[in-house]
Amino acid sequence: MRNIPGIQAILTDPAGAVIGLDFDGTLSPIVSDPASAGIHPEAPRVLTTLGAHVGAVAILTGRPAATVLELGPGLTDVPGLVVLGHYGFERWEAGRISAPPPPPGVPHVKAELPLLLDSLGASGALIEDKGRAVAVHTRRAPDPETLLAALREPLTKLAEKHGLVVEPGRFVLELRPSGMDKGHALSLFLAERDARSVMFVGDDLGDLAAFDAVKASGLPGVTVCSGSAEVTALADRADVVVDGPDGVVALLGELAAVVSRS
Ligand SMILES: O=P(O)(O)OC[C@H]1O[C@H](O[C@H]2O[C@H](CO)[C@@H](O)[C@H](O)[C@H]2O)[C@H](O)[C@@H](O)[C@@H]1O
Repeated sequence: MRNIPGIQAILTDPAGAVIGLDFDGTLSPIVSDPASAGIHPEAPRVLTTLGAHVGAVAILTGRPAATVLELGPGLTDVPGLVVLGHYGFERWEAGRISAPPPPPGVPHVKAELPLLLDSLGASGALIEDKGRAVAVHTRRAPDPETLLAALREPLTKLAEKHGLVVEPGRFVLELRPSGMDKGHALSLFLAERDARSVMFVGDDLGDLAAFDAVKASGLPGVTVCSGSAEVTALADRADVVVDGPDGVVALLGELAAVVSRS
């Protein structure tokens, strides 16, 4: 196992470790159509081994929990897996989903969005209806960065009008309810599990809050960035940077091999 600061606590006491993982860009390679994403083929096997030996494996994602399970066949076999969807508003565990009532602003945003995008000439934008939130993607537009920048202000106004906030990500602006983020979700989960160590792996801006939560927990821990050319903010803050989902799965595989021998 490579020598990473903070990992020793996980290796010597795996039963006390929480392994937190983002989904898109971390366990699932980035593709241009969100509906066509899929988990890295080796990830379910590696996570199944890890799940049998660590305190908990949790996926913290901006996706609905059910979508992650659809895009990640085999995940339901991971022992004790918890999926915290919608940035932690939603929880899947042992086949059951729990969530608060849907935010009232979302249906209004869904209704107004097509006309707004039309009026802005944003025909290259893709609307992703996530049930409790709506994401607007620009990855498939001819100039994704320019369109993303042009949409930020009007989408922020639309979100505010309906009591929502804008969550920026990799060529995406998501209109979602406030009051939860991956940092808060991870902190609650660490407390619930009496964690004695923690690893969090992410790739995008929404994962920065989870990095902060690792540091704020005071636990021995490791923050891992699934590196990409698209987002650099995480790499600057991570204890270790690996090469995208291939690198994540390789690192988790090393960890799984060591803890399964102990
Ligand atoms: O918290 P995550 O699990 O990382 O989810 C964040 C968003 O991921 C998805 O969008 C991203 O991945 C797409 C598929 O590879 C890609 O096309 C898009 O450009 C990325 O932003 C997902 O569609 C969003 O709903 C999630 O919030």
